[in-house]
Amino acid sequence: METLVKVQGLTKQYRNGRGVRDVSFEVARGDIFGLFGPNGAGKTTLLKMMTGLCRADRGSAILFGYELTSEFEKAMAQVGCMIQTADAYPYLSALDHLKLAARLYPEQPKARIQEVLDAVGLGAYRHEKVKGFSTGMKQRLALAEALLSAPQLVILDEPTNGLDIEGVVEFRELILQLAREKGVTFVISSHLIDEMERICNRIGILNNGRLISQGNVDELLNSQVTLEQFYLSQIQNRKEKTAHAASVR
Ligand SMILES: Nc1ncnc2c1ncn2[C@@H]1O[C@H](COP(=O)(O)OP(=O)(O)OP(=O)(O)O)[C@@H](O)[C@H]1O
Repeated sequence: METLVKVQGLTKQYRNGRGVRDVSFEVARGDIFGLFGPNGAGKTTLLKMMTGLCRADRGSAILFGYELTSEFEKAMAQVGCMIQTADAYPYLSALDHLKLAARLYPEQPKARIQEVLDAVGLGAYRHEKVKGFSTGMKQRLALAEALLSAPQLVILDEPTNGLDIEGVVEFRELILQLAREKGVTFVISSHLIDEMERICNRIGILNNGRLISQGNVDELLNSQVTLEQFYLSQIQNRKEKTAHAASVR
């Protein structure tokens, strides 16, 4: 299977000492790769380093065979992302937002805008101003922007944040549909482990800035264990190892 993402030893330490340390993983074409971790685990920092939104202290991200920092445009040519989306312009309509964003992709046909609006379920609301949108509709608009360039790889940071149950279910269906019907590969971060279990085929677990476990969801679990139980057992293991290391020092 073709490797679309190769993250090697990515490290970023903020001045306060927190951040992400020595994270490595790979994502193959067709994967829905979930980066799971509690608040502050380092998910956003990692995704920002993978998309050039912040500079790594060490390590590299290779997308579609191109090293991100030295061949940025080639590496990002087929990537769409939604990372800590800034608030949309309240007085612009959904359509106008996408028209603005579409100026970055002159190679895309005009019809692409309506296509992505329909794909995210905003077709009927295209002329409405964003100030009247719910959180879920704003998330959908951000996803529509990420999809504008018809990317093969889509990177989403906490896409279901702030959504109600229906919104979460609809978003999940949308992602699964894009993966199934358009062959889109996803990297998705979330702190909602049940959601990750439902949607992802592969998962990496971040804790305190480190990737403590990764693999196929099916392989990480056996029939009795949920991903939540697996995560808690991993955390317990780490605590025991740390306590043991401290006691023999
Ligand atoms: N600009 C910054 N300056 C200093 N520390 C930061 C900065 N950004 C993030 N951090 C710290 O780095 C760690 C990782 O943060 P990050 O936002 O990447 O985590 P996260 O897993 O995305 O968290 P959340 O789920 O809460 O969004 C946290 O401890 C956070 O406080």
